[in-house]
Amino acid sequence: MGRLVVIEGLDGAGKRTLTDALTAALAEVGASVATLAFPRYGVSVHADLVREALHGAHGDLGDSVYGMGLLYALDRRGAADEIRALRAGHDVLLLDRYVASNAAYQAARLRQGADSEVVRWVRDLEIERFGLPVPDAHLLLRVAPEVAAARARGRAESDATRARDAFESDDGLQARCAAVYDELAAANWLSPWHVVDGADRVDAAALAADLLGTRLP
Ligand SMILES: Nc1ncnc2c1ncn2[C@@H]1O[C@H](COP(=O)(O)OP(=O)(O)OP(=O)(O)O)[C@@H](O)[C@H]1O
Ligand SMILES: Cc1cn([C@H]2C[C@H](O)[C@@H](COP(=O)(O)O)O2)c(=O)[nH]c1=O
Repeated sequence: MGRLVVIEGLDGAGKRTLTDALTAALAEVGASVATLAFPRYGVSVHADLVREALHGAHGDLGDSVYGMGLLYALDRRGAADEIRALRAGHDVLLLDRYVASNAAYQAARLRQGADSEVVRWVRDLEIERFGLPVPDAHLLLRVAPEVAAARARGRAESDATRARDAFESDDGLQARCAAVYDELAAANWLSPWHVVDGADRVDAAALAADLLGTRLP
């Protein structure tokens, strides 16, 4: 069974960019790699409802922290068999966001920390009740919230399909979310966390070597 590795971080941190670079670097050294990104827009009705709510549709759905948290969780529940199959068939399965995104964002929305009722709710729902696979490791792509926001703004300006949503344009939420991510990483929530400095270009080849070797948990 391959390693299940999750990349987490703020909106605009560069998770997709790192996922692509790490996939190429792992393939370069002969590892078989599969990737999935959550939410699974265009694949899962729950993910599409999330996107629509983040852009103002569905009345007050977007205001409901637990309602939104449940939709993200149901998207992942629908992917559980695929995650297990991809993990079984590859050396590494890279996930761009996973259960920890739900913990970080919903806690930040409620102005709570990593040791909070909503974080326990996410774990109970997704891991205990839905039976989602527990990751082997998390990579927290850590960038200052202002840097992530500038990257997200730049992307929105150059790509009309990536207009910023309600979470991305809420600077206070992003700052609180960064703090919760730091706490989740410090607590090694669900599995070991490794903090990657995303301020500059990440050395994906070195990270791939770490992942395949013994230096990362
Ligand atoms: N290390 C970097 N330095 C400068 N710009 C970067 C870096 N990594 C990514 N970017 C740019 O920042 C923007 C956001 O990157 P990306 O889409 O990878 O972020 P993301 O974390 O996946 O975002 P989201 O969670 O909102 O989907 C893109 O325009 C990308 O080209
Ligand atoms: C998977 C997941 C995501 N979120 C948040 C994080 C982002 O602000 C939005 C959309 O994600 P994207 O990467 O920008 O497409 O949703 C969340 O709160 N809970 C989750 O489980």
